[in-house]
Amino acid sequence: MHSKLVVPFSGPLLIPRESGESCEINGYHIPAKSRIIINAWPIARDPNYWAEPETFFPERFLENPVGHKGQHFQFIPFGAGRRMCPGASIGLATVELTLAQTLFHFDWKLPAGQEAEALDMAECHGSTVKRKYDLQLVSLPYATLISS
Ligand code: HEM
Repeated sequence: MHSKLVVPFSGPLLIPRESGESCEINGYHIPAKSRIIINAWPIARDPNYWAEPETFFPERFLENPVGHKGQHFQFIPFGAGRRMCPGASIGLATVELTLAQTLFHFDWKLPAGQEAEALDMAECHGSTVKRKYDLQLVSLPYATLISS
């Protein structure tokens, strides 16, 4: 069975803020009451904070005090401060449960002739970030594997 796996995507931009007072950032004067839009996507890929930021290496979060709860500004997938996502816990639980169930019940393989190393991992940017090219997979229910 061929399946299209819809990988969770995230919004790159946080909810707009208004600057309470004027300030200067990198030589740019920001007047008070400016509308500020934080782009969290490049912050999470800033090589000043992350080693090999484009590499899929989830182990980077092991033994790392940086978390997703808005306390570390180099990683703010749920934003930070008073406008931080109130659905973060249920959002994470939903993603984890779905992924765990999907992996528990199915064995996933690439269609014949495709190599994992050759997958194009390009992203598509808009109001959300997602894969540019859909991931086509062959799913084998474990029940079928056991009975065959
Ligand atoms: C993995 C899933 C989710 C991600 C990555 C996510 C991410 C975000 C981000 C980045 C913001 C902007 C925070 C800021 O500007 O500081 C936000 C706001 C918000 N999120 Fe989520 N979210 C997720 C799931 C959910 C769920 C499940 C709900 C509701 C059940 C939810 C409800 C909201 C609401 C109401 C806001 C606006 C908060 C405000 O304006 O004060 N989110 N979310």
